[in-house]
Amino acid sequence: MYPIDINELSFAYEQRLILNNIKLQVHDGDFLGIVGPNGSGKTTLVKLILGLLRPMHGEVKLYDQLASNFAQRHRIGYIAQRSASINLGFPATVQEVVAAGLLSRHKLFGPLKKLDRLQVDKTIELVGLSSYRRHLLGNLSGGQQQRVFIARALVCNPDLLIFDEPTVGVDAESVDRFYTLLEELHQCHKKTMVLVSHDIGVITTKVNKVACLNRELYFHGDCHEFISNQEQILEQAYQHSVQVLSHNH
Ligand SMILES: Nc1ncnc2c1ncn2[C@@H]1O[C@H](COP(=O)(O)OP(=O)(O)OP(=O)(O)O)[C@@H](O)[C@H]1O
Repeated sequence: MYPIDINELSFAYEQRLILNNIKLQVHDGDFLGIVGPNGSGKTTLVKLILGLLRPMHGEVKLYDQLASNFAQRHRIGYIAQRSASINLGFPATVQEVVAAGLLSRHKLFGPLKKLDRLQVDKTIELVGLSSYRRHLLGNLSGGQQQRVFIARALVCNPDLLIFDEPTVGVDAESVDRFYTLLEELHQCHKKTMVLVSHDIGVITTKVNKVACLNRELYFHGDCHEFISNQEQILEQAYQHSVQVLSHNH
């Protein structure tokens, strides 16, 4: 049983084919980076994995259940681009935003039980924001806000975390802290993780598996194999030669 099992998946918006015959398995403990040019279907693939869209052909399974009927939502944590995430004028504290991740599990409102409160505080500590517990979300920096959203996704202790361009709009220093947190979640907390990013130079220093997408899957395999062949893979996938910027992360 795989956390994510995609077979013969095709998807079109109206008549436009966006994903063609994708086959991809994510194993327990993988940290998979999905790369591809603008408009290559990365977010569409994430929406299919989350069961928000239905395949035109083929299937997407999460832990052996069809993604569109997946009943154990608490096992999946999803973190989107920061700018798309929330109305920052909403007067909620860090604690309240993180606790909202538990409410969606319990489907109840009202004061948190003591155990839940402890879990909320423990998760806030994990993302390094203990001293900001009672601060309003809108008063935090972009990088801190993004860590709050990670805590909200983590508070149910999900097995699988999916990040879609999580560092867009986040300042450079926070991006470093953010990637350190991701590595910790993968290595110490043994989460299975999927990270969609434009930034091939950074992603290949963090993940252990890479998928290169542009409507079709041009590569899926170990990161070191991708790095050894990346010029050729990217030339095919991007249909022209691209220069990959290297980073010192
Ligand atoms: N709701 C929609 N209706 C019609 N077309 C859409 C819709 N959402 C996305 N598209 C189109 O589908 C294609 C793939 O979009 P998608 O957002 O999946 O790509 P992406 O690889 O995530 O892009 P980016 O890296 O720019 O975020 C794009 O051409 C986009 O314009």
